[in-house]
Amino acid sequence: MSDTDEMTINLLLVGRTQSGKSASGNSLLGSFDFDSHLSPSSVTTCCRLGCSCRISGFTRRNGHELALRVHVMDTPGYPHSSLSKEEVQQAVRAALAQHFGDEGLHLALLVLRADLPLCEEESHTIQLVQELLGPTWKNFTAILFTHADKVEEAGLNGDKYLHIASDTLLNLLSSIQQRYIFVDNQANTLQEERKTILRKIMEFIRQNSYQVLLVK
Ligand SMILES: Nc1nc2c(ncn2[C@@H]2O[C@H](COP(=O)(O)OP(=O)(O)OP(=O)(O)O)[C@@H](O)[C@H]2O)c(=O)[nH]1
Repeated sequence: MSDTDEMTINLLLVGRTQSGKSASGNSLLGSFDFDSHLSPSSVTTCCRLGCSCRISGFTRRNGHELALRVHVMDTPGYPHSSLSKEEVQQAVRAALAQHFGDEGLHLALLVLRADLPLCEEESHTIQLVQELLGPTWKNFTAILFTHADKVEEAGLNGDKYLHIASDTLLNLLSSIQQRYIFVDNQANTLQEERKTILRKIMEFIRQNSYQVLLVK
């Protein structure tokens, strides 16, 4: 956080291939910076940083109104269709050091498809997050459930969805203090919806006392 009337938050997207990381990045930034499309193999092969415009009057701190700037790092999925775990890990570490090395990371968003059950693949992704972020990973991780439109089509809302969720998912949510957000990246995301998602993210960051993680 700087002394100016602006705050920048640094976010990292991680998730298995085709979970909707790039689409979520675009929703968060209100742009089409990241290449996002359906594919039988991994689309994203290297890390990319996207930066939002200044969002005025977004939040307040110490009685002052602050504008917000969002930095989002998109990453290759893991498990990936052509990169090994070491290659993905190395690429993400290097990108974190390059782009968030001085300011640190506010929050990693573990991107999970809400329309699919958790399986072996996600356990590998979670392992990767733990290894990347280190022992305090639980304080710096939130889940971004994509495909919220499919959940709605199935007649469920967030509460009903979690009521029938697996113990594995409930335990994961409990370990990260119930930090989760449902997003529908297919919707022509209205500015207001985008702000609702960003407000939730800001709340998670505030609850963590605006701490940042310096990834070595
Ligand atoms: N219905 C629906 N489709 C989505 C949503 N989010 C992403 N998708 C679709 O899922 C597919 C994969 O999305 P991407 O954003 O490319 O996913 P990714 O995780 O970046 O993919 P890789 O780079 O291959 O790892 C695309 O066809 C998206 O349009 C969502 O919330 N709802």
